[in-house]
Amino acid sequence: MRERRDSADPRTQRTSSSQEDDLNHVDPPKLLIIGTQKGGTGALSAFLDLHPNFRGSSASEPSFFNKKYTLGWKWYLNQWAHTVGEKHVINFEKSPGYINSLEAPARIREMLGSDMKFILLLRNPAGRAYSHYRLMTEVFWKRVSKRFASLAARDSDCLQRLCGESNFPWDYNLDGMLPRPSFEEMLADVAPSLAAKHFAEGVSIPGERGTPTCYRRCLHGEGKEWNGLLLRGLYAQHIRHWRKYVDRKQMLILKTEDLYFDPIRILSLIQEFMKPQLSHFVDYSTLLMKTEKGHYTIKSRRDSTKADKQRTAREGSVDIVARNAKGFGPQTKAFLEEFYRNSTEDLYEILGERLWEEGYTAVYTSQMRTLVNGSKA
Ligand SMILES: Nc1ncnc2c1ncn2[C@@H]1O[C@H](COP(=O)(O)OS(=O)(=O)O)[C@@H](OP(=O)(O)O)[C@H]1O
Repeated sequence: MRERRDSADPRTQRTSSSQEDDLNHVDPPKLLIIGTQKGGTGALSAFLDLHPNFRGSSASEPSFFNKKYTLGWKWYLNQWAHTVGEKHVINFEKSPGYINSLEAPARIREMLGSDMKFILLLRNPAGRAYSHYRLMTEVFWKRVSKRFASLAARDSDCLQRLCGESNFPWDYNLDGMLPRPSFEEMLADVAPSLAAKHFAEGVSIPGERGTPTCYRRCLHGEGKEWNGLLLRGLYAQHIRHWRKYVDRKQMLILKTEDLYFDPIRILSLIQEFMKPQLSHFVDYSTLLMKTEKGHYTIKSRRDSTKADKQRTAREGSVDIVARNAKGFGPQTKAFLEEFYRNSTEDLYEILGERLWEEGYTAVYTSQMRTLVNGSKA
């Protein structure tokens, strides 16, 4: 079991010549977990960490090919400096933003070559969007508020342009937190006409009162149109873009809900997918146990670093099904269904089956088998 190290920024570090030598012996990753954000990528990477052949990166999400490219190749390789000298290991990383990055697939192909393997976890897009909303408004809201405050303090004209609102500033106290938008307001910001159709009352529709646009632009910046709360769930569009650079047999597409309820079989599929490069085949039933809620958690960890403990606690304390069910009402559900209808049909075209039709039962899709067996062109 390897030891996880904290991520280090190479710009603030001197690289000694022995470190340089070490980097020459680092194997680049052979497996990338490319998404989707809020799709259970953290749990999957924690499960792979238990396997004797897999070695994760130092940073929990390097996000090199989409966000940190300018840090350079050495910074990226340094993510696996701890694996130097180890035999039969497959370096991997998870960066859930890769799937919706326009640049990442071309960069990956150029820098990592054409024999890479990719895992894509897809979660019901409505549940994904809601989980993403909670991440933004609970975990990151302080950060967003601070960013907003510093922008406002520096240049209110610029902020006004950025937010694109003639009525800015609205009721906002520079010392405080931004008022949190509701889930529906965030959705309305992305698709105002659809929102006007579904949300009869109580939701601020951009163009009328307009404040949610500020939130979105402050969260994501301009010009990152694939990054939004709803747009990340347009899986078909993202997969089609990736397939310009990556052969379908290189990409294992799995369902988040299957990982949640039946990780032992999913991890077998992943091992099949990586088979030629593995020296061990692990029976995950010895490592994972079922919780009262029906999902699985890690029995025990031999190396319990602080980060690992925090992550295990997170994984053990959630219930994605309950959260999805109680997160939003029928109007919102109707909005989301309409928003994702075309994309879901397109995904069906690509995969040959509907991933979420059967609800949350843990059924393996023929698409997964096909990809693993490589029997379909
Ligand atoms: N074992 C397992 N299988 C599938 N899904 C799981 C599992 N464990 C956790 N989760 C749920 O995954 C959600 C977090 O996903 P990510 O780890 O990809 O998040 S992140 O993008 O790295 O922030 C997060 O969803 P929400 O709870 O709805 O926010 C977790 O509950």
